[in-house]
Amino acid sequence: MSTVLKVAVIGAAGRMGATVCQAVTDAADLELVGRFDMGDALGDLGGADVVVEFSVPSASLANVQHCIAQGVDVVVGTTGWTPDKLELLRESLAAQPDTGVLIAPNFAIGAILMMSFAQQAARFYESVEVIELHHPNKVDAPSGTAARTADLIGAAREEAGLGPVPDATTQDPGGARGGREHGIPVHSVRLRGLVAHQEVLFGGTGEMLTIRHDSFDRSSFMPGVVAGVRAVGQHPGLTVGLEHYLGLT
Ligand SMILES: NC(=O)C1=CN([C@@H]2O[C@H](COP(=O)(O)OP(=O)(O)OC[C@H]3O[C@@H](n4cnc5c(N)ncnc54)[C@H](OP(=O)(O)O)[C@@H]3O)[C@@H](O)[C@H]2O)C=CC1
Ligand SMILES: O=C(O)C1=N[C@H](C(=O)O)C[C@H](O)C1
Repeated sequence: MSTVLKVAVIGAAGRMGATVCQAVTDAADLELVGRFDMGDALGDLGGADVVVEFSVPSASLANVQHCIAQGVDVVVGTTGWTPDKLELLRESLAAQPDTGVLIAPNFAIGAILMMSFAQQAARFYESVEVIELHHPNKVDAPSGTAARTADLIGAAREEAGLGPVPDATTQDPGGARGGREHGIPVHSVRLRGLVAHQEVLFGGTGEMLTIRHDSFDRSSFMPGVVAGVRAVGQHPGLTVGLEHYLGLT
């Protein structure tokens, strides 16, 4: 007999939350048992086995901690996870050792591969810059994907003994050179018409490598979200990145 997983969505009225509600409804092995949004009491989470959380960076930690306290596994797409916040989650999970939390900065398979390819390429190039491009309603910059990409590249460069990226800039009063994540320059573009896009530019002597991913529609994230929902129960504790469920690490 096949088991049906009961799923609740937090941030259900948002762009991602509404798309996830539809994806769960469309999956024969999943049942949508709760939709929660801003101002709703989470209570017993509608009796869910798994919660999907796509809200805002300022609210996500408390929402996920509520789920952990109930012993309910959580798949988190919300961005803005600092090392401090992740540590608080680990502490909450220590009291619920059978509960699983997956935080994925990006659920699109191409974006996961882009990050993995960038991590592989990092040690071969002296120069690297990340450009992320998103819809203008996005509240955070840089994107969670760009921050994670820069972290992976930065760590790979350190491991390979590479120094800082070369940059002779001495005057930049308007911040035209962008921000820095893990020492890697990151540029954030917000443009009407876009959904979610990223380029990683690598430069070496006489050559350049560009790795680009485009999400043209939020449906691109749904296979990854649904895969996360199905698998999170088998992965107690905190996992950052869907690649760990996909055999890519
Ligand atoms: N990991 C991935 O693959 C992806 C991640 N994201 C991330 O997901 C998050 C959501 O993105 P998106 O759907 O575009 O944003 P939206 O603003 O469209 O949706 C967020 C929803 O969360 C609601 N909300 C706000 N506060 C709370 C709260 N305390 N509890 C419950 N719900 C709350 C908002 O309500 P209200 O509008 O009333 O404030 C809104 O309905 C972002 O962090 C984004 O970066 C996005 C796409 C893919
Ligand atoms: O807000 C978005 O839209 C997205 N957010 C995530 C991020 O910040 O990386 C994932 C994707 O880029 C879409």
